[in-house]
Amino acid sequence: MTDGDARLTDICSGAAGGKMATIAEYYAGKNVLITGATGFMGKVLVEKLLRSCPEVKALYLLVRPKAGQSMQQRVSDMMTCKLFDRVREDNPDFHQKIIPISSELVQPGLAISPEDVEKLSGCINIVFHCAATIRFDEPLKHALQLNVIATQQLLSLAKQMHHLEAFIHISTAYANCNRKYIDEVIYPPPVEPKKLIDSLEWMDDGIVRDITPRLIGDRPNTYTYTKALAEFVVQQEQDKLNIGIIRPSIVGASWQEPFPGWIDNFNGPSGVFIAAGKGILRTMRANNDAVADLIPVDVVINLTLAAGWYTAVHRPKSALVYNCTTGGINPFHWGEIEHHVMSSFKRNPLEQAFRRPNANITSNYLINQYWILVSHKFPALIYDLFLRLSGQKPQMMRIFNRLHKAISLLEYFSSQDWEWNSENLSMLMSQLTPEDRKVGRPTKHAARLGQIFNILQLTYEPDC
Ligand SMILES: CCCCCCCCCCCCCCCCCCCC(=O)SCCNC(=O)CCNC(=O)[C@H](O)C(C)(C)COP(=O)(O)OP(=O)(O)OC[C@H]1O[C@@H](n2cnc3c(N)ncnc32)[C@H](O)[C@@H]1OP(=O)(O)O
Ligand SMILES: NC(=O)C1=CN([C@@H]2O[C@H](COP(=O)(O)OP(=O)(O)OC[C@H]3O[C@@H](n4cnc5c(N)ncnc54)[C@H](OP(=O)(O)O)[C@@H]3O)[C@@H](O)[C@H]2O)C=CC1
Repeated sequence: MTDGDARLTDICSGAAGGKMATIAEYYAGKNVLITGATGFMGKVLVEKLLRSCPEVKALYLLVRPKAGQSMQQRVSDMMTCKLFDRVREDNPDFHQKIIPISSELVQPGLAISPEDVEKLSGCINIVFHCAATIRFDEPLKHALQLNVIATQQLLSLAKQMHHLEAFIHISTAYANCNRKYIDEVIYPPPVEPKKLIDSLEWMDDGIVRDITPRLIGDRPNTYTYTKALAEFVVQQEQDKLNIGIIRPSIVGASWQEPFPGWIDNFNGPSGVFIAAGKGILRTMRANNDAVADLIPVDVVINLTLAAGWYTAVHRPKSALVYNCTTGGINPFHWGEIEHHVMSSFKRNPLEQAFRRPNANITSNYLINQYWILVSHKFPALIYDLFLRLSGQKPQMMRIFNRLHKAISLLEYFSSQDWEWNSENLSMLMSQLTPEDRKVGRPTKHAARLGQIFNILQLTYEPDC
């Protein structure tokens, strides 16, 4: 085990005794409700609770049927994936603690049956709300429905829970990316959510699409806009519920737990790294000197569990926001990332690469356009011509068009940087024992190498 792993693992396992045992002790005997448990962060949360807080009573997961699979089948399949190997080893019967509840979050009442509502109202102690649409190109109506209205409905359900001790909402550090300095406060929303919900209700999709740019204003997409609105609706309930809001920055593969390099998606930088490693991506707009605020999923989940414990035990008077970011503590820059990623791929090439990896970032729009033409579009054209001539279906231009679409949505985040205050996070850390704090914060070297190492050692489980 490395330094970083020791921190919350030990707290949760009670290894260090005294104050440190409180998190695992706190979760012992508790019933936890989780939304988004089939997603990237949700799965890691479920795994960590089962492994490090083995006395937890039960995890109730709000899951919908999908792609012809029932919710039970989806949860059973999820538990067979490699992510759960350590839990399975420790307790082969761990699945008994998992109780799937059928729920479609965009339906009235979250489509939870009256029997299930009654059951949840009577037994849940902590709610972790992870579900969201994280797509940057999501139509506003759907993003509003899932990220805002479903959050409101979940809060209504939470208010009916007789034994609820904490409601933890997962937001994003970029909810307020229209600001350069982001404090651990909930900023006034760009619009009163209720007014927006009422207005969009009668508009057809075409009208909503047309007015979306005006509505989202200086935010880059419907995702960050609706996440900001969601924070506001959560805050409105702070007099009635104990609330914690976690704002992670760019969440990447696991650093240590349950093993390094676990990921189930190619969102954000992971997709960019792989595209560069395969020799497909050769140029992208990014600022060499801007901070790349990456954070491994296991670190986020450890902090989320600690925040759940703190919220329930200390019952802060108002909702506490935790900016879960790394730039202020341990800045890593896109230029450095480019250097490490490219030298790693040169030393350890990926299989079946399109060509030798050689990607560069530039903050200059025209230079980027030039390289797109020369090193993306022209080779794609030649390759597709070759495929055509040899009787095969052309595909390279299609791949590049998709890549360009994805990249164009990401460049906003790689071309500038932000400063986040993380005092509440530090305060949370200060509640841990000095030994844990000393060994717990990832050293600069370890965190950087961890990120790079993980790129090369990814365990990608897309269907888990
Ligand atoms: C030059 C080398 C060194 C590079 C150094 C510099 C790197 C700079 C990277 C900058 C990245 C900055 C990212 C910042 C993000 C911060 C946002 C805040 C964080 C959050 O709060 S939430 C999480 C953020 N959400 C996302 O990341 C989702 C973004 N993705 C989308 O919205 C959609 O996937 C997208 C891009 C609109 C594409 O949609 P669509 O065409 O419908 O396709 P799919 O989603 O089905 O995916 C198709 C295909 O593409 C792959 N994919 C997805 N994302 C990427 C990506 N980022 N790069 C490359 N490829 C990507 C996906 O896996 C699918 O592959 P298949 O093989 O399954 O078809
Ligand atoms: N990933 C990142 O880099 C970051 C994520 N976050 C936040 O963390 C949280 C989790 O993100 P992440 O795990 O990456 O996202 P994923 O896209 O991996 O997971 C989303 C989850 O939400 C569920 N969900 C979506 N729509 C519905 C619906 N209609 N009914 C029921 N469940 C639904 C999905 O279920 P299903 O499997 O059925 O689709 C899935 O479990 C989000 O709130 C996000 O904003 C914040 C910062 C960074």
